[in-house]
Amino acid sequence: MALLKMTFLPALGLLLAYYFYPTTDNFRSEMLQGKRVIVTGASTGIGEQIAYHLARMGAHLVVTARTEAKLKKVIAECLKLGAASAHFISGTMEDLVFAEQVVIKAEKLMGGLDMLILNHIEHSSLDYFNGDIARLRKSMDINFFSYITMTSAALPMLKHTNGSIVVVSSVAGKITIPLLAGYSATKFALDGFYSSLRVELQMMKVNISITLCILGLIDTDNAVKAISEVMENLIPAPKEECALKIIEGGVLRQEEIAYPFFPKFLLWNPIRMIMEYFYFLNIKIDKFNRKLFMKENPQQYKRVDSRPLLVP
Ligand SMILES: NC(=O)C1=CN([C@@H]2O[C@H](COP(=O)(O)OP(=O)(O)OC[C@H]3O[C@@H](n4cnc5c(N)ncnc54)[C@H](OP(=O)(O)O)[C@@H]3O)[C@@H](O)[C@H]2O)C=CC1
Ligand SMILES: CC(C)CCC[C@@H](C)[C@H]1CC[C@H]2[C@@H]3C(=O)C=C4C[C@@H](O)CC[C@]4(C)[C@H]3CC[C@]12C
Repeated sequence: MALLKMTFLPALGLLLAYYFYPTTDNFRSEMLQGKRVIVTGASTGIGEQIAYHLARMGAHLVVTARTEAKLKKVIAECLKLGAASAHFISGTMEDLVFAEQVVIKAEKLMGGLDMLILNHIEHSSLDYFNGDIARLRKSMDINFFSYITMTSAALPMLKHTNGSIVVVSSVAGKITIPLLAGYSATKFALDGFYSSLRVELQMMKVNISITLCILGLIDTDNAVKAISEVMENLIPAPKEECALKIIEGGVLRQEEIAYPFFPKFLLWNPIRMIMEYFYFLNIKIDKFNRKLFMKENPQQYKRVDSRPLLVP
């Protein structure tokens, strides 16, 4: 027992202190000066606040969402706040061709890309799953496949700049939340994809960071309206601070961030960490990479428009 007290408890204390110690002290807003950033879902809510923070920090911005009138107001405000440049591209992320076009147009507008902030979601309300598969597919297109499409289109540029991808997710992408089955599925899918892609990039020695943001309830109009009839006693956290934490996480290249405080506990899943580590140990990276180089069919590793993707 005494041994336990002398070794295990201090070790646990140190581990927890390391895990929960705020690292945002290193963040300086100049880090964003002149950086080229795409923000999706920026016409309102958290995305709009992300755009305003980035504007104050002097970044170049391309913002996107469906509602042109709102986006025009957002970029006007961004220019007032000090953005190096600000453009909007309006359209729906249900259309994956549009999703890819946003990245291609942003490249033309800004001449490259340092950070891709994926934040948009289909408007969702709390309800029982009613068997509507077409609706679920639509949610998957907007909340998941458009993210992957934009990521895939942006990878060559981000590789060039050692850039960052920031994926806005939710507590509902880490724990099950009844009445939100479809939404929750799209957010779990993001964790599965981006947490795997992060390791693949490391294996290929590609220096692109991926930050997954686990958010609890935030005081955006749509969120507050959606939960008003179903949940009580939940105090939403402010979207302005939330937006800043998301940017800080991306700039500091953290793998996961949580906001407000309570979802932090969801980031600590030792069994998952240990199992992922052991799986990783079993991959023969050098052998696999050599095989990749010698593949008879290099087409497989190229994008649709045949620009090389990630072959090191
Ligand atoms: N607020 C909260 O409590 C929580 C939010 N989150 C996450 O934070 C992120 C932002 O949430 P929040 O700010 O509340 O969301 P909002 O509903 O306030 O904003 C959603 C944004 O996405 C855009 N959008 C909606 N549909 C489409 C579409 N089909 N194509 C392109 N853009 C679209 C909207 O603009 P427009 O209608 O003009 O297209 C808007 O700009 C999301 O990823 C969400 O999952 C996570 C946990 C909690
Ligand atoms: C331990 C528990 C107290 C945690 C409960 C957390 C619950 C209440 C939090 C965690 C994630 C939150 C949802 C979310 O991620 C995004 C949206 C989309 C928005 O348009 C409408 C609101 C909605 C559904 C949020 C509703 C509230 C949720 C379920």
